Amino acid sequence: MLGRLNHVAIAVPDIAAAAAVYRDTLGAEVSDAVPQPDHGVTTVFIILPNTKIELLEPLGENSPIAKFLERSPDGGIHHICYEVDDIIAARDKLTRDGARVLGGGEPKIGAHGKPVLFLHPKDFCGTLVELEQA
Ligand SMILES: CC[C@H](C(=O)O)C(=O)SCCNC(=O)CCNC(=O)[C@H](O)C(C)(C)COP(=O)(O)OP(=O)(O)OC[C@H]1O[C@@H](n2cnc3c(N)ncnc32)[C@H](O)[C@@H]1OP(=O)(O)O
Ligand SMILES: [Co+2]
Repeated sequence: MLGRLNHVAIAVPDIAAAAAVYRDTLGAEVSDAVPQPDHGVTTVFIILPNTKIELLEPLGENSPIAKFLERSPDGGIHHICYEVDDIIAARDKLTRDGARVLGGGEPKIGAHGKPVLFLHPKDFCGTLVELEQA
């Protein structure tokens, strides 16, 4: 089922400061900040030779990452995103296997314009997993 590692996401309290650390201190290629109101975050992508880092800052009142940052005020690794060939088939298999698919189970369009789903961290080794249609 799992394809490439699409990105590793880091939740941060200040996305401009985090982007500057990656750009200026680590010398990385950093995208502009993009508000994603449908997901309650603002994103910045750091392009690496073999994958991407996604910086996330809360956006709006009900951001799904707000409580995460209350627990970890400096920020921290938030989720990992794997690509799958068929996100509906993957969802249906995972549901059959008893995994919890978040957000009601219907994919949303993610930061790359592709359908994405999230799987509950308690079912996957304490790690929030995002699936993105390849
Ligand atoms: C623009 C889209 C972009 C893309 O790549 O395309 C994105 O990635 S958008 C990213 C932001 N969106 C999401 O994260 C959506 C899915 N996430 C959620 O629905 C919530 O974050 C949820 C339900 C995973 C956790 O929400 P919350 O922290 O408010 O709930 P709880 O406090 O009840 O947490 C339950 C339980 O899970 C533990 N937890 C929470 N977040 C994480 C995490 N990131 N990694 C690991 N574990 C996590 C939390 O500590 C609780 O554990 P407990 O032992 O019960 O205390
Ligand atoms: Co993501």
